[in-house]
Amino acid sequence: MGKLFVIEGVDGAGKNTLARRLVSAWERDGLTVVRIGFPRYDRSVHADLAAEALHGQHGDTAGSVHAMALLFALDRREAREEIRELLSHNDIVLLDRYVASNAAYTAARLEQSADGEAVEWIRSLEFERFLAPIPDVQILLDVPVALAAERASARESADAARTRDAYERDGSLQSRTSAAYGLLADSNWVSPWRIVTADVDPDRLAADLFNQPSGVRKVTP
Ligand SMILES: Nc1ncnc2c1ncn2[C@@H]1O[C@H](COP(=O)(O)OP(=O)(O)OP(=O)(O)O)[C@@H](O)[C@H]1O
Ligand SMILES: Cc1cn([C@H]2C[C@H](O)[C@@H](COP(=O)(O)O)O2)c(=O)[nH]c1=O
Repeated sequence: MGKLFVIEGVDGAGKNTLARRLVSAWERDGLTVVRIGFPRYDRSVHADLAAEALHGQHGDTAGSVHAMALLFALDRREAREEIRELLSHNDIVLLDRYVASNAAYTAARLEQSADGEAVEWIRSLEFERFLAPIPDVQILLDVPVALAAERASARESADAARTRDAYERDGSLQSRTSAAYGLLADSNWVSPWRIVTADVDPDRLAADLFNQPSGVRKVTP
């Protein structure tokens, strides 16, 4: 059975970049790795609807915190069997965003703490009801919110297809999301977390993660 790793962090933190570097390091060591990014744009109607809503379509959908969280959760529900199948045939499955994204952004939008009702709602919806596979390790890429925002802005200027969505344009939401992530990581929410900073060495992180023994996975708060 392969290991399930997740990278989390605010918009523009560098998750995608770190994910690519980790995959290269593991592949160099001869491991089989599959990477999936959530939301699964162009593969899941729920992911596409969520993106469209965050760019102003579908009436007041984006205004509903719970409707948005349900769209993201349904995308993952559709993917759960694929993830299990991939874990049975590969050494590592690496996810760029997963359930904790929903927990952190939902809590932040509702201005709740990470031990509040919203995070518990997401945990029970996604892990207990939708049976999303539980990660072996969740990695928080903890970069200053201002740096992440700068990167998201620069990316928008360089690539017309990457216009910032409603969450990315909301600096206060990004700050609250960063705080929520910090609390989720500190409490090892659902499974063990590892916090890394922008200057992390991807080769070393890749080796540490693969060699870390699988812990006991908990689904209770
Ligand atoms: N370590 C780094 N040093 C310099 N620039 C970086 C670094 N990591 C990422 N970037 C740049 O920052 C921008 C955002 O990075 P990336 O797309 O990896 O972030 P992300 O966390 O996946 O973003 P999002 O969640 O918004 O999709 C990109 O233009 C990327 O090239
Ligand atoms: C998976 C997921 C994402 N979000 C948020 C995080 C981002 O601001 C947007 C879109 O994601 P992207 O990485 O910028 O493409 O949606 C969320 O709130 N809940 C989730 O489960």
